[in-house]
Amino acid sequence: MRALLPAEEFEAELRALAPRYWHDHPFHLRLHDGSLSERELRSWAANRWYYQRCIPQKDAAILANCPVADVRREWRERIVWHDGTRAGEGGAENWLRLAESLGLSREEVLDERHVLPGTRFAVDAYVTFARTRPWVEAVASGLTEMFSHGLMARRLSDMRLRYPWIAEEGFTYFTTRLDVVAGEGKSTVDLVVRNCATREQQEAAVAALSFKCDVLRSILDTVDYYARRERW
Ligand SMILES: O=C(O)c1cc(C(=O)O)c2c(n1)C(=O)C(=O)c1cc(C(=O)O)[nH]c1-2
Repeated sequence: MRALLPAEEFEAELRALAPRYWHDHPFHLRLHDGSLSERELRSWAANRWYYQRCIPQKDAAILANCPVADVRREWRERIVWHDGTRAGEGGAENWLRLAESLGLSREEVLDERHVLPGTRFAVDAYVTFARTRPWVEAVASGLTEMFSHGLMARRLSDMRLRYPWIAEEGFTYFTTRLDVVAGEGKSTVDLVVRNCATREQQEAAVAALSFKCDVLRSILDTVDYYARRERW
């Protein structure tokens, strides 16, 4: 049996996946430089909605598979953040407000008519991963949050600058999310490091994060492909 990697080396392997993140996807670069059309922005928001609305189900799958009460106590906060404590509050609601400020009606976002097959395929794979893999791997797959703070901060400032017609209220999702990821996933990294007891588990955690990078890139691949073909 191969030896367990020391914590710092394991963490370094996870962080080494940063170049696979979706920060430099061509669609994101166009989002940042202001060259997306209103229609492309709407397609992005409607497709991301499917990701946003499935995340609480992904987190509920992690809860269902995790036998450790301390972990569940911490993890359930994620579901509360997205769903809120009552209708009309929470991250999902704020995403809908972003979509509305881009010119989409709530109805056409909620009925998912704009969700592309590739988006559905990628996001469903993420939820299935969390349902079927050991909970530590599923937690590790969410570690893309380590890489998200800088991207989100840049997105917020570039969108305000390049698309000045978007009402400030539309950005509440990002302003509130930035606080959540301010710690750049440190506590989640620590949770994964503490709970991987073998080298095989460590490797599976790295593979899980790699898989998640593929999920995110696949969403943008499909949005970008159809946007360029002007299908919608
Ligand atoms: O806007 C982004 O670039 C971005 C990226 C990610 C991510 O890296 O997975 C998440 C989010 N946003 C996000 O808003 C969010 O709620 C979220 C939850 C998760 C997850 O895997 O549990 N990732 C992300």
